[in-house]
Amino acid sequence: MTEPILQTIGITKSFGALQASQDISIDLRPGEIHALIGPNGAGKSTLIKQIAGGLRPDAGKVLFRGEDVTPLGTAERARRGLARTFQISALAMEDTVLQNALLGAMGAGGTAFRFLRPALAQRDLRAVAENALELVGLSAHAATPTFELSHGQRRQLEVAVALTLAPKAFVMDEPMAGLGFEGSKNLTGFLDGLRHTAPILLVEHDMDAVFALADRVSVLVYGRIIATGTVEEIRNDPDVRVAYLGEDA
Ligand SMILES: Nc1ncnc2c1ncn2[C@@H]1O[C@H](COP(=O)(O)OP(=O)(O)OP(=O)(O)O)[C@@H](O)[C@H]1O
Repeated sequence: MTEPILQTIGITKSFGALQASQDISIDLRPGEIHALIGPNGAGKSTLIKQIAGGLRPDAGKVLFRGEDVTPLGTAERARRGLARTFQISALAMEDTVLQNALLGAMGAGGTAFRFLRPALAQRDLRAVAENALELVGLSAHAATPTFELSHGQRRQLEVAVALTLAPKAFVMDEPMAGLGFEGSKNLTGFLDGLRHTAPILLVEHDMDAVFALADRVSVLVYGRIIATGTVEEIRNDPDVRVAYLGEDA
C-alpha cells in the first residue's frame, strides 16, 4: 500500500469532561480526497485544528510526510507543505487577484524576499503567483479586485494562494459553505482535478459534494471514528445510517 502523506495516530483531546477526539487514527494517501463527515459537534473542527497545528492533542501524534510534526505550530507545518484553506478572511478584498497570489508567494519566499526584494526574486515571485492563478483558472481575472469575484472564485483564489507554497497536502474546511447550487457544482469539478496536485482531507457538510468527490469517507460521531470506507461502503454501513445519516437500520 502507498505510504500516507498525512496520518494521525491515536489523537485524543478533551475539553474538561468532554472527549472531543477519542483515539483517532486516520490517514491521507497520495492522489486521494478523504472526506471527514459527522453531525454538528462531532469534533471535526477539533480534529482539523490538531492536524493543522492550531491545537495540541492530549495524546497521539500527527505524522506529515513520515515526520512527527505534533510539536510544531501551524506556520511550521504550512512551511513543510501542509496547506489549510478556506479561512476566507485570509484574502485582501481590495487587492487584485494577482496581488493576493503574490502575497502568498512572498510568504512562501520568507522574510528575505519581503525586506530585500531583489529584482530577480520579484520576477520569480510573480512567476510563482501567475502560475498558481493559471492552475486554478483565474489568469483572466489577475487584475480584478478580489471583492468582485464570486464566492466560488474566491475559494479558487484561496487555493491559488495555498499553491504558491507548493503544498504536499490540503486540509479543507467546508469549502462548499455559502455557495449556491451552481457554485458548489463548479467547485466540485475544480477540487476533483486538484487531488492530483496534492491530496485533500475534506471536511464538508454538503453530501452531494462528498459523495461525488471522496475516494474514502471517515465518519466522526461523538469524537470517535465509527467507519472509514468508500462512498458505497459508507452509504451501506448500518452504524453510519443509524448514527449519522438518520435512518433506521
Ligand atoms: N475550545 C473549546 N472548549 C470547550 N469545548 C470545545 C472547544 N472546542 C470545541 N469544543 C466542543 O467540542 C465538541 C466538538 O466541537 P467541534 O467544533 O470540533 O465539532 P464539529 O464537528 O466541527 O461541529 P460543526 O459541524 O458544528 O462545525 C463540541 O461539543 C464543542 O462544543
